[in-house]
Amino acid sequence: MAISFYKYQGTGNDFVMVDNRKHNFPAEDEALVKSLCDRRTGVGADGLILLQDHPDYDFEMVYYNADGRVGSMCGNGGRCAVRFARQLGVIEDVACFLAADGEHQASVERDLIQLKMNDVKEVEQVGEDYYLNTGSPHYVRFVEDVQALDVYEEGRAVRYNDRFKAVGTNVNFVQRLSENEIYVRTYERGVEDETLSCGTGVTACALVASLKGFNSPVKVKTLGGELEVSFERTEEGGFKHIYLIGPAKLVFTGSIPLQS
Ligand SMILES: N[C@H](CCC[C@H](N)C(=O)O)C(=O)O
Repeated sequence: MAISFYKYQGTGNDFVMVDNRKHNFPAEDEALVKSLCDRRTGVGADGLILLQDHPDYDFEMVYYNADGRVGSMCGNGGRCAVRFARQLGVIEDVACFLAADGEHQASVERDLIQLKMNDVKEVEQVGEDYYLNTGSPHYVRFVEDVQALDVYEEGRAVRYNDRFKAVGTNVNFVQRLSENEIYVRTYERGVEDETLSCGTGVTACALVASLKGFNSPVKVKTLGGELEVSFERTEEGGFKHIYLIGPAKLVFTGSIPLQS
């Protein structure tokens, strides 16, 4: 037996996408998901996404980290899932879909996908750093020179500290580039390495930038390309009407032989 897959990427965060509307993908097989994401012995990806039918939504996105475990929300993956749904003919230019953190609306405009993220109620300050959940948990630290940083080492120091070692966290390092632009590098939980970009991380960093005086929209550079985040602040210290805007592209398609 074989399963068709599609490889997508959004600002360099890459995903194996599978049309699982017929429920023929053995998603409970953690080792299979992990091996497909392996960059030497598999397709190679930061995560795997199943697109499934849902009675109340255009589709459901089920996200797995590269380690094979079912994950939380993925912002770059969400944009890729919208592009994939459009290619499959599941949607046209707008979508309302379900992900791990609930409902998301999205629209497609040429190369760009605008993805609505869930409201953020609070941002915790941790010393000079910040911790918030934008669908996935994100630790945010502003630094002077993000290019010079060893993101792997510094990221792991936070990821495996006493607070986070059991549940994990993504760790973002941010440099201010100008009054409306930041540069973000992210150590991703579940990949356990730096990725080229992380959508929920970029969103988290833009919201923290707002606390530091930035206005919406915030432009964000990553190793894998550029994104934009727009938002409104709430009177209670949170954020609403949060949109992550950026590209999502099909890279190639293929077929996976499955041992029966
Ligand atoms: N790459 C994703 C984040 C995946 C979240 C995952 N790494 C975790 O929190 O376990 C993004 O674009 O938002």
